[in-house]
Amino acid sequence: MSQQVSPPPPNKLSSLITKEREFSWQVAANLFVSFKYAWAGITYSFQTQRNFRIHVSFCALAIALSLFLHLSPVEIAVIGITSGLVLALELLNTAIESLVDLTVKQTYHELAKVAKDCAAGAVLVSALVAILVGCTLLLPPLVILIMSKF
Ligand SMILES: Nc1ncnc2c1ncn2[C@@H]1O[C@H](COP(=O)(O)OP(=O)(O)OP(=O)(O)O)[C@@H](O)[C@H]1O
Repeated sequence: MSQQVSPPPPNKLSSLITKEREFSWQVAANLFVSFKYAWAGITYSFQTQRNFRIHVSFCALAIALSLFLHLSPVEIAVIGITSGLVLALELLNTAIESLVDLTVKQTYHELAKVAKDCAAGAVLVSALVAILVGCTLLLPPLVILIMSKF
């Protein structure tokens, strides 16, 4: 049986909206500062996560190959979107890992395991899709190019 959850009264909702960042240690002052923090997150992942470095290398290779092989704009866009999805999920995986470690520290917790395993699973699913897309779009013209050289 589903439980009925009533929405908060309007005055409570407005106080939530105005105070939503009250627990933040610091709030980015402007868009440029926001980009700076986003870049800091990307460089942190690159420096600390081996899987992120591997994915960046494969995504760069796939995009470079798609340009080199003169794929259609739609095909290049599909490879770009797929690559972006893998990298974005890898960044979210790092964020979830950090949050879990911050919460439970070095203690074992079944829910910490679920959170980390599911985040890693999301990356794996996106990587498998990226391999499928890469093989479908890149392999045929690559094989034709290699065969033409012999
Ligand atoms: N606090 C914890 N409680 C329970 N299980 C944990 C905990 N920390 C890690 N684990 C288990 O160990 C696994 C590896 O943890 P880790 O923090 O290295 O994540 P990871 O996803 O393997 O990292 P990476 O993406 O860098 O390879 C997790 O997927 C989870 O199953």
